[in-house]
Amino acid sequence: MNSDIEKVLVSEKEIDETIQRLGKELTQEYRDKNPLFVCVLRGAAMFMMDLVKSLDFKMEYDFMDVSSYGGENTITTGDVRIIKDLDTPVRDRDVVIVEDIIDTGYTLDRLVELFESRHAKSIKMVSFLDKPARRVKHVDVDYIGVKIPDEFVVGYGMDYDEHYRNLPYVGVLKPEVYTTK
Ligand SMILES: O=P(O)(O)OC[C@H]1O[C@H](OP(=O)(O)OP(=O)(O)O)[C@H](O)[C@@H]1O
Ligand SMILES: Nc1nc2[nH]cnc2c(=O)[nH]1
Repeated sequence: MNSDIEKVLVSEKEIDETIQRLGKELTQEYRDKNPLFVCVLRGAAMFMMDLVKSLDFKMEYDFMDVSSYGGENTITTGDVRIIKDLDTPVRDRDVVIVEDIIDTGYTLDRLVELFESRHAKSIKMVSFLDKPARRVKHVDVDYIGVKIPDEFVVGYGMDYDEHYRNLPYVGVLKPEVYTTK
């Protein structure tokens, strides 16, 4: 295990089992709909790639880069900026927004509003992690991987100051990592 990690919250095995379960649920709903999966960069990239490999039906995917956190700041501002937009039109498409984590809910709330304004046929959301304790905006996430307590997590795509995204599990950093930065 990485020496900066205090504890593992979601192991590789649990990640694998979660992907298989979500893949089955999504297949039931979307196998005949040619959905457009929208990956919210950068955190959701690893989850998205694992998730789509568990789906064996006609679908498309695209990427968007939005940001609500900057640098070492781990407090949300509620200001969600679009850094890179989709290349694929969403009009009349069944859209599935793929997130690594829902925390305050600002990001997903803003994206649903955006895709509604672009006349998507339907909009659903899948989030690998859910941190319900910090919710500010009420958002009905249709597919949830794992509920976690109110702790700042890294790994499996998620960063602290752009590091730790490559860890194959989700963990919590040792407190001294923050103080020695
Ligand atoms: O529910 P919210 O409070 O809006 O938080 C969730 C968002 O925060 C993180 O993104 P971040 O802005 O850290 O960018 P990143 O994915 O590039 O790391 C995460 O990937 C979600 O997109
Ligand atoms: N890396 C990371 N990004 C987040 N964005 C919202 N919550 C979190 C979290 O716990 N970890």
